[in-house]
Amino acid sequence: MHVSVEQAREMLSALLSPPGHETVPLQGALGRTLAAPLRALVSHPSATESALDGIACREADTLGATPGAPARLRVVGESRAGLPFPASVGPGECTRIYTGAPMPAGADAICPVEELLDDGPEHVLLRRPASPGDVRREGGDFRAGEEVMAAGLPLTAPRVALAAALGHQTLPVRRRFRVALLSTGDEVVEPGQLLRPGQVYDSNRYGLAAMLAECGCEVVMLGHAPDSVEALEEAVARSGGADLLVTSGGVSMGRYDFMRDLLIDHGRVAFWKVRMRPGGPAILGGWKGLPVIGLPGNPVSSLVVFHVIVRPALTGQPLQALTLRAATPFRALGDKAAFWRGVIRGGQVHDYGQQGSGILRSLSDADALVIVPEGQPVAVGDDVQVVLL
Ligand SMILES: Nc1nc2c(c(=O)[nH]1)N[C@H]1C(S)=C(S)[C@@H](COP(=O)(O)OP(=O)(O)OC[C@H]3O[C@@H](n4cnc5c(N)ncnc54)[C@H](O)[C@@H]3O)O[C@H]1N2
Ligand code: MOO
Repeated sequence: MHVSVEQAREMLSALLSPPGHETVPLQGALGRTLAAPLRALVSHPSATESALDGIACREADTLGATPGAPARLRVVGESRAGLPFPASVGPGECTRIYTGAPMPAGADAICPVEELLDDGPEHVLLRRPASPGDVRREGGDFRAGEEVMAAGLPLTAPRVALAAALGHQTLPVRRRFRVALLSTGDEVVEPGQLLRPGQVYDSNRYGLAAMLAECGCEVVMLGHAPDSVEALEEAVARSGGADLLVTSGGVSMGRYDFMRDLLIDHGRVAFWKVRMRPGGPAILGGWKGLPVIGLPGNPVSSLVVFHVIVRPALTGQPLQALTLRAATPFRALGDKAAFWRGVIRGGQVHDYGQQGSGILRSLSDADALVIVPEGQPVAVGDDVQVVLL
């Protein structure tokens, strides 16, 4: 029943039904996942155009121009964005042109206004040759019909902009997962209420809700349930229609760890315990057809398991690890992977120090989780894999 982090992720993905598709307007697309490839409906730029404000001319007429011996050209008109020059530029001629305006026929180079010695109404003097490099070619960004965005891409702000530039008004996206969220434990109290000794504010539910929102999920807040199988059954029964139930607390070895009992005695279990720390006691299973992942109650543990197992399964995006140099040693555990909190300074990663699963501020202060594989301690100067928080 003790699975690796990778197995846990795969088993959770396998329990989730494929989300299906829907269409959303561009404005509602941020954070969603593209469900089908997107082709360009137009080319961008839609015509060969100028990258600068200046004059458009034939490069050959300006070769050898210097401040002492400027090139002199006759101005025959102008080309503006949306209002192209209707005729052709001949030898010794130029048009005024503005950024994004189509290149007139006959012209192949641009000289920016800053390089004009004289900018008269009928003639201009160029202190240097005009440059073909300041011309943006038609389709230089993308061409009509080209497949530009792949299915499965998370829609970041630049990608929403790109989809709009491709000409799409609405986008096919994966349906959001509907995730019910429940925290458990007699000692768990809503923030804002009086806290008696031994009680703790419910940080997990709010942290997990925020993480679910980051994953683009629709969150069904089930609130908090006390430690009894009956209370849990009653709360879980309210998660109707959810794709997944995420709980925190009650999954370890204690007498009052009823989430564990609910799944083991009344539901079914896919795994109980992952070879990782923090977060080892996590449990995955089902209750009356509803997939359930029970995260440990310890505040750091619940959020770390979410980050490395639940998030990749819900978003379909693999865990993005990068390689950094270790500035301090990181200890290994014999039989499980460790995800130690690290601070990144000067391109290197340092041990945060306090690695207890109850030290929630460590997770807030840290920049990354440093992955230390089972039995492979990290020495100063070693390359390590880190996952940004
Ligand atoms: N004998 C053993 N004891 C424990 C083991 C073990 O293997 N043998 N595993 C430890 C590990 S590792 C973890 S992680 C915890 C997980 O325990 P539970 O999931 O059963 O969590 P609880 O006992 O319910 O709570 C643990 C801790 O977290 C606090 N908590 C719970 N819910 C919240 C919440 N919503 N917001 C903030 N804090 C919360 C709770 O008060 C406890 O302090 O078990 C170890 N024990
Ligand atoms: O996983 Mo527990 O998370 O080590 O405290």
